[in-house]
Amino acid sequence: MGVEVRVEGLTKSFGGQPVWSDVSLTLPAGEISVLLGPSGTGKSVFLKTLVGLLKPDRGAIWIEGQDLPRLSERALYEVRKLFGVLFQDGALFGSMNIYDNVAFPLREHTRKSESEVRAVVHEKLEMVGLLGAERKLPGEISGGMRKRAGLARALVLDPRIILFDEPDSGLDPVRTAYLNQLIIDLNQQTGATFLIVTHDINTARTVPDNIGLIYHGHLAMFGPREMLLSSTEPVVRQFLNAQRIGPIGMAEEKDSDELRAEAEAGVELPPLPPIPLQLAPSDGRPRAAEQPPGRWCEEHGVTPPAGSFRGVQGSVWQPTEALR
Ligand SMILES: Nc1ncnc2c1ncn2[C@@H]1O[C@H](COP(=O)(O)OP(=O)(O)OP(=O)(O)O)[C@@H](O)[C@H]1O
Repeated sequence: MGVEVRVEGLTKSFGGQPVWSDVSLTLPAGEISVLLGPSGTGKSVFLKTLVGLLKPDRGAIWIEGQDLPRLSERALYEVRKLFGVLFQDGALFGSMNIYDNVAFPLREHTRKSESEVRAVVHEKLEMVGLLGAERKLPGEISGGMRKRAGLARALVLDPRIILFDEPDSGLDPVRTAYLNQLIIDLNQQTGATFLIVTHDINTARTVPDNIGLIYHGHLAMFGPREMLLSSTEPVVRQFLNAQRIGPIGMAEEKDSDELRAEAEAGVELPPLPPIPLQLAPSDGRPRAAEQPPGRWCEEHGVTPPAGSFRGVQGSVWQPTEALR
C-alpha cells in the first residue's frame, strides 16, 4: 500500500533566488496526484526535494512519522527506498540492455540471487508490456518504450511512493494515452502513492485524484480533481483550460496594463468545459482510492459545468435530491 506524504511550509531557493515558498500539501496514501505549473516554476525541483536529492531552506516533509530534511544521510538512505522515480528521459544507462537496466537497483540494493532478480525483472517488464525487449539497448527502442523501461526500473524495489517527472514529454497522443492507462492500472495493482509532474492538460484532467498548481513561486491550489476542474479562480481556470485570457502571460505573469486592457475590452471567459470521467483501470475493477464521479461536487454543493461526467452507465450527472 502507499503511504501519505505531508509537506508543510516548504521553501526552496538557489543563490538567494526563491523557486517556491511556503508550499503545504498532503499526498493522500494510495492516491494519484498531478502537479502542474508554467515552465520553470520548480516542479522538478519539488520532486527532487521530496526524494531528498535537494535540501529545502525551510519546512517539513513527513513520511511515516519522519521529517525527511531532518534525517541523517543514513536514515535518508533507508527512507529513499520507499520511493520509485521515473525521470523525464527514463534515465537508463545507455550501454546496458533493458534487462540489466531494470535489474540494476535489485543488484545494488538487495541480496537477491540472480534467479530471484530474473523473476522480479520479468514481472515488472510484463507489467509495463516490455517482455521480449530485454536484450535491446536503450538506443534501439522508441522513446515510449524507454519510458516504460524506466518505469519498470522504478518499480523493482516495490516502492510505496512513485514520482513521475513529465512521463508524457516527447510522446505522441496515442502513446500518451497508453501510458496514462498504464499509470492507472499500476496504481490499481500496487496501491502506491503517485505524484505526476506533467504539462499535458488532458492527463491532468483525466488521470489524477488530486491536482496541484504551482504559480508565481507559490502553490496556487491543491485538492481533489473535481475541485480544481470546477474552480473559477482565475489562474487555475486559465491553466487547466489552456486559455490565453487570464493572469498568466507568455513570460509567466501579465502586467497590470495587459490585464486592464483585457478587462476594458470586456473579454469574456468561455464557460468551463465539462469535467470528464476519470480514466478507469482496464480490467474494470476499481482502484482502492477511486471516488464515484461527481461526489466531491455533490458533497460541496458545487454544480459541475454542464455536460460533466457523461458516460456514467449511459447517463448524465444529476444532483441528488438535496441539491435540486
Ligand atoms: N541545481 C540547481 N541549481 C540552481 N538552479 C536550479 C537548479 N535546479 C533548478 N534550478 C532552477 O530552478 C528553477 C525551476 O526549475 P525546474 O526545472 O524545477 O522547473 P520546472 O517547473 O520543472 O520546469 P519545466 O516545466 O520547464 O520542466 C529554474 O529557474 C532552474 O534554473
